Amino acid sequence: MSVCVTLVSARRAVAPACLWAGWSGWRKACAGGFRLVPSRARSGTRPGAAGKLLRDGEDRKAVICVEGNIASGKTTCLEYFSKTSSIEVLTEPISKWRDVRGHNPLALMYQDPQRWGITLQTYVQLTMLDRHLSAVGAPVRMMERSLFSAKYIFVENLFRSGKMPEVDYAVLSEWFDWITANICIPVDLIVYLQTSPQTCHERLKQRCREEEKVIPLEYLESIHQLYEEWLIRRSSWPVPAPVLVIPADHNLQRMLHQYEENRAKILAASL
Ligand SMILES: Nc1ncnc2c1ncn2[C@@H]1O[C@H](COP(=O)(O)OP(=O)(O)O)[C@@H](O)[C@H]1O
Ligand SMILES: O=c1ccn([C@H]2C[C@H](O)[C@@H](COP(=O)(O)O)O2)c(=O)[nH]1
Repeated sequence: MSVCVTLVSARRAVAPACLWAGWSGWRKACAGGFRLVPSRARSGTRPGAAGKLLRDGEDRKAVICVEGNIASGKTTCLEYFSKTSSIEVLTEPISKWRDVRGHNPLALMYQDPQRWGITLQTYVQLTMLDRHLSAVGAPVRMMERSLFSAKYIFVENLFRSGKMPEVDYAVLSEWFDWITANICIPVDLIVYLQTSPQTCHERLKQRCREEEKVIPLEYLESIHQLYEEWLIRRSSWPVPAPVLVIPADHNLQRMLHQYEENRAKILAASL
């Protein structure tokens, strides 16, 4: 059961008590899903986890985030590793971004980023947090992107390109800072599929997702620059885990070969 469901059902069951008991009551109500790591904890806990909310039992699971530009091949990579029994893959919740109670914030954002960028990115932040906190059965969790790239790449791109008002950026940043200060979001390895923006543009056209038909090459170039600044030059934002760079401009057969070659390095994240 995902933690989101746990929280909803816990709140439903004890809503009146929680309302009166405030934060500590809410924490107790959610004790089945979360545990609070004592701030004194030194061993057996992840670095930086002390004092933060941590999904029950998830601290022992390895977390690998597959990062890369739009249409760089992340889903294809996850599909390949989904056949490994020790790995459970979690794709981006894009179906939610295309349909939240009958609305399509992804399409709205591409139509009018100034107006709808905050709407999409607020929902991306929530759904990515849910992905990070959801329980998995396998010892290794392989995720498509992360809460971090949503903020450091996509929110940042909207803001830097002048398509997100400063107040929207400030509100999203406050949310992000609160989440990362209070909730443990462990990442053990980032697999960066490094492509040229041109390759992504070709693959994007081939995939032909309706909402993305308006994406010009320049947009992919901006996203590429932000990824390179973050994961290669390390000049923008903190990198939450070691980075394994896989050149990803090659054809599918060669990519699958590379994934196999890197299997041991990827699975080493769980040791
Ligand atoms: N190595 C590759 N060579 C050519 N096409 C690819 C390759 N990897 C993926 N594709 C195709 O490119 C498109 C985008 O791939 P996808 O895995 O969905 O990327 P992402 O999840 O990063 O957006 C899909 O149509 C997919 O079939
Ligand atoms: O924070 C985000 C994350 C993703 N998006 C957009 C970019 C693409 O149009 C889709 C994700 O597709 P991929 O093919 O998996 O890259 O969602 C965004 O706008 N903001």
